[in-house]
Amino acid sequence: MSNLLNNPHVLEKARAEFDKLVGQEKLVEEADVAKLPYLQSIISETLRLYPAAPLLVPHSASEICSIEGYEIPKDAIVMVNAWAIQRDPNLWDDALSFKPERFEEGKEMSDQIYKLMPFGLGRRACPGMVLAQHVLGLTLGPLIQCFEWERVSEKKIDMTEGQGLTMPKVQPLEAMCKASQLGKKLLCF
Ligand code: HEM
Repeated sequence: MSNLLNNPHVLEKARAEFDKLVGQEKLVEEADVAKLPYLQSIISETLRLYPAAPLLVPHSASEICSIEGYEIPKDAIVMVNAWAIQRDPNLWDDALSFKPERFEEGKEMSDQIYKLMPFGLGRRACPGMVLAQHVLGLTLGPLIQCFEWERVSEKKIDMTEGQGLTMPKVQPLEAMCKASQLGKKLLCF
């Protein structure tokens, strides 16, 4: 929501996608989520810039191996800095900007699938990834459909990241909302 409030054109585009593909009569359902490419792009772009587990989970080398010329001893703990990789200007155009469009029609993903890793990669990647993506869509979707959102002031939402394994925001989000047409209908306002 913070990213959407800082980028109202993205919020508008997401709302237009809901109107077109889900309609103005019902809330988004599980079966709809996979058919909403822009919503999926918003989720990917949010997890790119703000991965819930920025260093993933510690891994251990089960045998001696080499990564980029560095010899890794057996049993060494290996941490992957997904946060840095997902913001690396050598890998991403305009790396620090919130631009869901970069994922449209697989633009970024077709050539280098290994640079977006909010759920890890490979054999130990998160088995809950698909469930999580559906739940994120089903949570964010109705917030976009049922409410019109605004920042509490002209100032952009402060996105400063705090300390902790899951990188919480330093300033909790404050925002204003009022029920949309669909919200009034479904929430009985
Ligand atoms: C937005 C939500 C979620 C995020 C960002 C996330 C992210 C991650 C990450 C980064 C890892 C470590 C991958 C690695 O180090 O390579 C992981 C592992 C794991 N996740 Fe998730 N996860 C999410 C939701 C879930 C859900 C909903 C479930 C279960 C229903 C789940 C179950 C697991 C399990 C069991 C592992 C350990 C896998 C293993 O070690 O083999 N996660 N997750």
